[in-house]
Amino acid sequence: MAVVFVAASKLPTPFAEFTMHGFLDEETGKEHVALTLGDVADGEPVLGRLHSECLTGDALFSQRCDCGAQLEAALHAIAAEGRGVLLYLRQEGRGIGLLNKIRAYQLQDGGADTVEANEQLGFAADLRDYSICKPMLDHLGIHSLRLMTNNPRKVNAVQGFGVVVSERKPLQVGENSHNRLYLATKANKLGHWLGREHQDEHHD
Ligand SMILES: Nc1nc2c(ncn2[C@@H]2O[C@H](COP(=O)(O)OP(=O)(O)OP(=O)(O)O)[C@@H](O)[C@H]2O)c(=O)[nH]1
Ligand SMILES: [Zn+2]
Repeated sequence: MAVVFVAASKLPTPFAEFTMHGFLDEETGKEHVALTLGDVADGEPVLGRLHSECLTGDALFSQRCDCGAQLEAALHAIAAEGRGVLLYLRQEGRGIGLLNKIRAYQLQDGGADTVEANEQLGFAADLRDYSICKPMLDHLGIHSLRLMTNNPRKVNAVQGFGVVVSERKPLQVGENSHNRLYLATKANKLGHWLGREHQDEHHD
């Protein structure tokens, strides 16, 4: 896997002052980022989030999805613990890219759900490849995660490349009138653990 570390710097945010580590995937040219807080290389399981890029949700306040709220909640939780990692992965639109995601949204505006829209465009429902995380986590000295996600495929992928998931922490935030159907489709068609029965009582 040709994902190489390039440089690190401080990244002050409203949540905490993180360290930002930049990586280059030499195969795809994609630039990925890891934010860390505290000593993540001490061998203890690390509170972590593998966050897939969503320009619309993370930066443009879109309410079509829950990504922005999840990003904020994850950084908040890491700051509250004083230790953790967030990998910001440039896999926009579950791997189909921004422009195809806009095409998919156009189909959804016409009645398709998130999975049907991808299929109508000739893509599988989820094209993400999480193996890029392994060299990033190795570089950071992280071998065990307390993973914040509602996505069973993400847990399987992490375990599949040899990083322990010592705990799975729900990240159910940001539901609104615009994304209710989207969230229901994720639960019904993509197998996400969403709904009251999956909520964590101690969730931040
Ligand atoms: N193709 C497509 N991608 C979308 C759509 N809505 C959000 N995304 C992308 O989906 C990715 C986020 O994935 P989600 O399925 O929402 O959540 P997840 O990361 O699998 O699971 P969590 O860890 O629980 O958040 C981001 O890359 C978004 O850009 C959509 O309608 N179509
Ligand atoms: Zn999103």
